[in-house]
Amino acid sequence: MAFFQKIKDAFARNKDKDKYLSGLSRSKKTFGDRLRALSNNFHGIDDELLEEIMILMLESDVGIHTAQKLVDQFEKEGKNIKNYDSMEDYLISILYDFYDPESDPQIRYNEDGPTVILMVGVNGAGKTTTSAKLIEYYKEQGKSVAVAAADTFRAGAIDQIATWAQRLDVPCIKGKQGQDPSSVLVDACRYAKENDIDILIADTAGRLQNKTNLMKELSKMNRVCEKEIPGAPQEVWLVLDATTGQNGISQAKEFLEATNVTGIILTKMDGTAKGGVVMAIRDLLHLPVRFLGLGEKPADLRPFDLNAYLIGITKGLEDE
Ligand SMILES: Nc1nc2c(ncn2[C@@H]2O[C@H](COP(=O)(O)OP(=O)(O)OP(=O)(O)O)[C@@H](O)[C@H]2O)c(=O)[nH]1
Repeated sequence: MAFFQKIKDAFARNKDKDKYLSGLSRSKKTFGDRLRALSNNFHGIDDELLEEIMILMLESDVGIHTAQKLVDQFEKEGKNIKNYDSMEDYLISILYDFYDPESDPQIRYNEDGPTVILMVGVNGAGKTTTSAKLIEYYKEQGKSVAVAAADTFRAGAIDQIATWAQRLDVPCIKGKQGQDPSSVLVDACRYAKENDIDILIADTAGRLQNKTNLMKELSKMNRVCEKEIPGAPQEVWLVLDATTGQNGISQAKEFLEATNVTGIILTKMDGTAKGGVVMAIRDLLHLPVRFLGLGEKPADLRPFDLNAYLIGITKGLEDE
């Protein structure tokens, strides 16, 4: 069976089909539609085609380093491919194998108490909105959720997350602007233990200007969480704005130096043609993409599904 058919069958079971496809439509225009245009003049995998594919990847923000690896792989095994459809199918399989979803660890949930998820990322990446989306996501799953307003640095951040918490009807543990965020976290962890909270989402400050301070602050947050709840934070998710493409990768590297990030959430995927950044994240950061932000509303977050993503950026489900 053709590779695309396989991932399409897997995708058919995804209840978020429409959301994924519409959210990735810009990325599809840059990558999939332009790839398809190559079918008009296809005569095998030659230098001209390799160059076109390289350009497509660069324009989708795969990044030069990762794009080169993918094109090399594609060239190595694809010599005997003589028709366009097989070439397209083969390229999608290369992207799939490169991401290799089976190698992702499962999200760590605490079996014996609250699971603490620390949200990190620069200001404006969509951290607060994503925290709200996660509240909605876990509530939908029947979990009890609370949020810690641990961004005590940015004016307005506490109110912003508190407003979301109120709207989504979950408790928000907050301090005052300028307060040590770790003390807010301690209060939030205690609250979570005492009130049988399943998921505690901690919205932290997004400072990058001073890496030493960031490191200190994040390691303190990690320490106090662990002291209150063994193994916490179970997850540290770095929120990256997909529209920033390769710049997001440099930002991410700084956060990775400062703390033990366990996964990436890519926001604003609906607003960008730079969907290829997923491949760069995998290649350069070696981290799982956990969720995609596909809109501004609390319901617009989806767990990352490689099949859905590849279909979304390449062919969509045109024949349906
Ligand atoms: N289209 C779209 N917009 C998004 C998405 N995620 C966030 N946004 C928007 O991006 C803007 C910034 O989001 P915030 O959540 O305020 O950013 P932030 O990272 O929390 O900022 P700080 O609190 O300063 O760290 C807001 O206008 C959000 O509505 C998304 O997935 N899609």
